[in-house]
Order: sequence, then C-alpha cells, then structure tokens
Amino acid sequence: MKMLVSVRSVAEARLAAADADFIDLKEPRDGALGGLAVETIAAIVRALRADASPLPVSATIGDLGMGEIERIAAAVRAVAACGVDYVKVGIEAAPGAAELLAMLARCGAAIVPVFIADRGVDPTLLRQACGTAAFPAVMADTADKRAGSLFDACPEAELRRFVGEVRRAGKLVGLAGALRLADLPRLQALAPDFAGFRSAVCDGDRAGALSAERLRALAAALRDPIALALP
Ligand SMILES: O=C[C@H](O)COP(=O)(O)O
Repeated sequence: MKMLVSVRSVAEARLAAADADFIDLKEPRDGALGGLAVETIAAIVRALRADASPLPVSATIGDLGMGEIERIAAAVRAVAACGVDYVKVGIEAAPGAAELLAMLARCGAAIVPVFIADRGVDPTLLRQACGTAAFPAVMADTADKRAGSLFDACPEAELRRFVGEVRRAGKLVGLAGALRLADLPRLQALAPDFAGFRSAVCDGDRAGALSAERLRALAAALRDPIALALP
C-alpha cells in the first residue's frame, strides 16, 4: 500500500517527497478538497521536477458543487495546465454528479474522481466511474474531518466493496479520510493501492504544519505491516 501525502507549499512538498509515494496538492484549510492557487500548484510542480522527483503529483480543484459543471471544467483545465499528473475532483451523491462524471470522462485530463463517503458511496455513480476508461484511479475520502476517520464514516464492508469494484475495473484505488496510525491494520486488510494522509502527518490538525517526524513514522509503519499486526 503506497502513501499519498497532501501538501500546500514547495517546502511541504519537498519534506513529503522524502517519504511519500504520491504528492497531492491542496489547501487543507479550505475543506477536504480545498484548492490551491494555480500559481502555487505550478510552482510546486516546477520545484519537484527541478529536484528530479519521480513521484506522481495530483492536485485538487477545490470543493465545488455537483451542479457547477462549467466552473469545474474550467478549474480542471487550469489545474491540468500546471503540469500535474492527476487532477482530483470530488464526487458527491447529489443532482448533477452523473453529468459531471460524463463531462470529466471527455475532458482530456487524467481525472481521479474522489467519492465523498461521509454518507456512503452511491453505487450507481461508482459503477459509472469504474466504467470510464479515462479515469486512471478512483478514491474515497471524507468531508467532515472532525467526525472521525473514514472507518467511522463508512462500514468496512462497504469500503471492501469499493476497493474490489475499482480494482476489478483495472484502476488504482485509494482511500483517505482522517486516517491515523491506528487505522493502518484495517487499511492493510482492505489493501487499497494507496492511502491518503494529511491529518496524521501534521502537528495539530490538518491545517497545521507538516511534521517530518510523523511522516517518517507513518512511512515506517506502512513499510512494516507485520509490526502493525502486533498488539
Ligand atoms: O487526499 C488525502 C487527504 O488530503 C487526506 O487528508 P486527511 O488525512 O486530513 O483526511
């Protein structure tokens, strides 16, 4: 299971690059999928490429409503133009979501739909995303980071179905949602391709500073699943 870390600046990206497998660009203060200014995204991508970092980079477009298709299309174009490998777009079970997925399928960017799983994942929307060849990966994440982790928001059986369905579609599957060290054994059992972290690798809450110590500890725990299984 690989480790995705969300960062908001060049300094944080360089810090995370020492331990992470994927670098994800977002403004954690602005919600689950808070977007950074495109200038910041472009500057982080330039810095990582200048460092010859081999890590794939994703960026979010911001927390936009399912009905805001034109705004989302424009944001996807602007973020993709920054040179990121993947553009993450939140998908909620709300009117307009199916049309949004259809637009994203045609938009030409490498889109990762991120299912907001606080109230479960809509099976019809998930089927649509899994049936869309243009999406290289599909994620689940939570919007309300104070309500516990993804495991508090979503029954484990549902997460297992999510992982299985995305994997059977031949896509990478990622899980996130205020995941903590204590969640790693359950995560390892679900075995997504990658897990996303911000809250667990910050001093204080997810809006705080990224912690090199917490990053190292999490990376070590992910590398050593046997130790995780110990009491
Ligand atoms: O994409 C991953 C998320 O940024 C994870 O953030 P979180 O651990 O605070 O839910």
